[in-house]
Amino acid sequence: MNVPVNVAGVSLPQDAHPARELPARPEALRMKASETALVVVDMQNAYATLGGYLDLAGFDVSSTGPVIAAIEKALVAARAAGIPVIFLQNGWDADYVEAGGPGSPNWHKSNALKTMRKRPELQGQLLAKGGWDYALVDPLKPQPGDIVVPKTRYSAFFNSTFDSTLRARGIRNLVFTGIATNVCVESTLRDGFHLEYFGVVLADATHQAGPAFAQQAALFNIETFFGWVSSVDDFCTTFAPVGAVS
Ligand SMILES: C/C(=C/NC(N)=O)C(=O)O
Repeated sequence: MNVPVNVAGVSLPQDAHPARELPARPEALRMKASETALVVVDMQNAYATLGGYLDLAGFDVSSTGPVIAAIEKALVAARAAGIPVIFLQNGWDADYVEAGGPGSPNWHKSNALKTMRKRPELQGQLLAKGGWDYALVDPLKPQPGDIVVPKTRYSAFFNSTFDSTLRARGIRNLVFTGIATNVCVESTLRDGFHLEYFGVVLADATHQAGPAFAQQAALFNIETFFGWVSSVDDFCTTFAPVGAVS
């Protein structure tokens, strides 16, 4: 990207980042750290912890532990490489105004809202801002310099600051981790594709909502039509400081 060196008398940092080649399917992708963000999608208790929304709605979250560990590893590598980290956080105000009423498809399709209608004792608990379910999981708390973008629908590009946050920083490449591969990760990556972002999923740092075939199908779709699929190890190696021994 061509960043102006001087705007209105203010010097802007010149891009000293060399392009790196990230091994990926269907082919390796050249990208610069300065044009790349690590996106952590909805790593909230709702999606990754027993007793959270997905678990209460009947989805299997028993194997999300390795995904959390993989994301922690990617975060260390991204921060060391100067790659901005963006946490997405999904949910609504405590009165669910942002969720939409019966006039919104979200009211009909959200399994969180449906679960609360079926079990009124849960009303106000699932994905409500300020609550435990909405909170990011403890091992993945944002650090100073990280960016948190709240969102109210599956795709982070709708009614949020996500796109302007990326454009203001000259970000062109989105490296995705998080839950769920087949819902919010894929929705956001697809919308990003249409907005000219290059989307890469680190497959071992993602988890599906639903059966294992949902993960495979999402990765197939992404690899074949919308983006690229890589791994945490390849991401860490690609962006390791030059000269570092892995
Ligand atoms: C099913 C679901 C997925 N969310 C996500 N973060 O992928 C939901 O929010 O209902």
